[in-house]
Amino acid sequence: MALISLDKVSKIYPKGTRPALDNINLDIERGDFVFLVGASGSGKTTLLSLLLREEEATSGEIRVAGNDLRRISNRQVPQYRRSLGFVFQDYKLLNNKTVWENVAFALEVIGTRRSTIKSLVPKVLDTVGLTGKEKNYPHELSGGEQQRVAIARAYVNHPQILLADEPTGNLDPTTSLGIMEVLDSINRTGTTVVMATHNEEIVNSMRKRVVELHNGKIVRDEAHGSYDSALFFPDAEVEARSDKANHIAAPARAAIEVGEGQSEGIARLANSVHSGRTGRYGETFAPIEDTLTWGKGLPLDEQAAALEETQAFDPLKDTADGAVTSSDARDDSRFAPPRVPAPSSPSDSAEAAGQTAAHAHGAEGGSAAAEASSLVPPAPPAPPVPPAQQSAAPVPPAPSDEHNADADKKGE
Ligand SMILES: Nc1ncnc2c1ncn2[C@@H]1O[C@H](COP(=O)(O)OP(=O)(O)OP(=O)(O)O)[C@@H](O)[C@H]1O
Repeated sequence: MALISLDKVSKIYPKGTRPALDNINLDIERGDFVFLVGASGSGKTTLLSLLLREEEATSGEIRVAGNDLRRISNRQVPQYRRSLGFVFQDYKLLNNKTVWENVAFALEVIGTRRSTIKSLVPKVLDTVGLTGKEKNYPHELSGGEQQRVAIARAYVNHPQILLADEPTGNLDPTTSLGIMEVLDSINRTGTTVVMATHNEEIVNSMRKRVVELHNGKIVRDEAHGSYDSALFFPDAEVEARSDKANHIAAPARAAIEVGEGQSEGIARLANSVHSGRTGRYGETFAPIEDTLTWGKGLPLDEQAAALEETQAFDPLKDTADGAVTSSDARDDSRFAPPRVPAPSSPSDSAEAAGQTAAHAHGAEGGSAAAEASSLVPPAPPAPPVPPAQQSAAPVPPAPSDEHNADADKKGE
């Protein structure tokens, strides 16, 4: 059975003039990487909101990791969300907390022990390339770095599913490439990634599954798809962009025809960014010399070496204050982070552009409590079973030694 399945799902908002989603059928398998594309208003965010159980379907059935979302009570929602991570366009970081505290907070709210937190946080920060930035506050980070914190927070407990709504929406092409490297490497640990995006260049380079929405309906579902925003919406502006989009997509199409491995998508995206074929943003940003450090892709041997390193990791020796218990050591052994290249200082200047946009987009403000309520409490660490062997389990009970908030398990 698919990890995520939607069967004849419709969503009509109270004030909606037409269904935001209209009789959708969609299956997403464990380990998939799916781009949701489509014009503004086509229903991408609504679909993600349904999967998050932020909104409920008006009709139809949605199953996620064995859970029938119609049967999940409001009280059970926080626990359901522990098997999910989510990342937004505007990061939603807690601005009065450091990088370390932002990630740790995601674990604190689900009652994870301090010693486990102390061990997990440095590993996930390493995974997203933020080692050394632990004590920085969000305003002391570039836009790309802020998004890395958000991804670290979403991923710190190795969720089965990562949902991302325009995670590169505020970022320049070079910085977006770094974010895609992180998401791609997370996907290759077995985490299913569903990402809504308008970014044709990313979709056309990565050659992942593409599900295109138009007026709430799925109009296309391709295993190795591309995206041309002009296709369904020919107006003057998108028609003008259309040639450019085709120009970007052509090399990617040619490449996929000869058959390529999973990490080739990142290499193509890097190539596209560094060759200047960076879509409508291309001309604005850093010269190739300044961005070359991003162009290395993510070689599999590097990945394998990182995993070996993780397996050799001894949590009893390797914490700030050394206070890790043997049960923590068990928990930590389940976390096998992928390794991605850290942002280099030359590209920081490019990321700074993203930072400005992020602040303008409302990354600041709001109480910690309000922001916390939108924070995903990550799932307890999953055992490192290969994706094909993992079984879809209904909302798992929180381990009694790890979690102290049981209220949401007690039903209605
Ligand atoms: N809370 C709401 N109440 C009423 N209508 C809504 C609400 N949220 C979304 N809609 C409508 O539902 C439709 C789908 O919106 P949705 O935000 O899912 O689109 P989208 O593809 O994510 O767009 P974008 O790319 O701009 O984020 C739109 O017509 C939108 O106006």
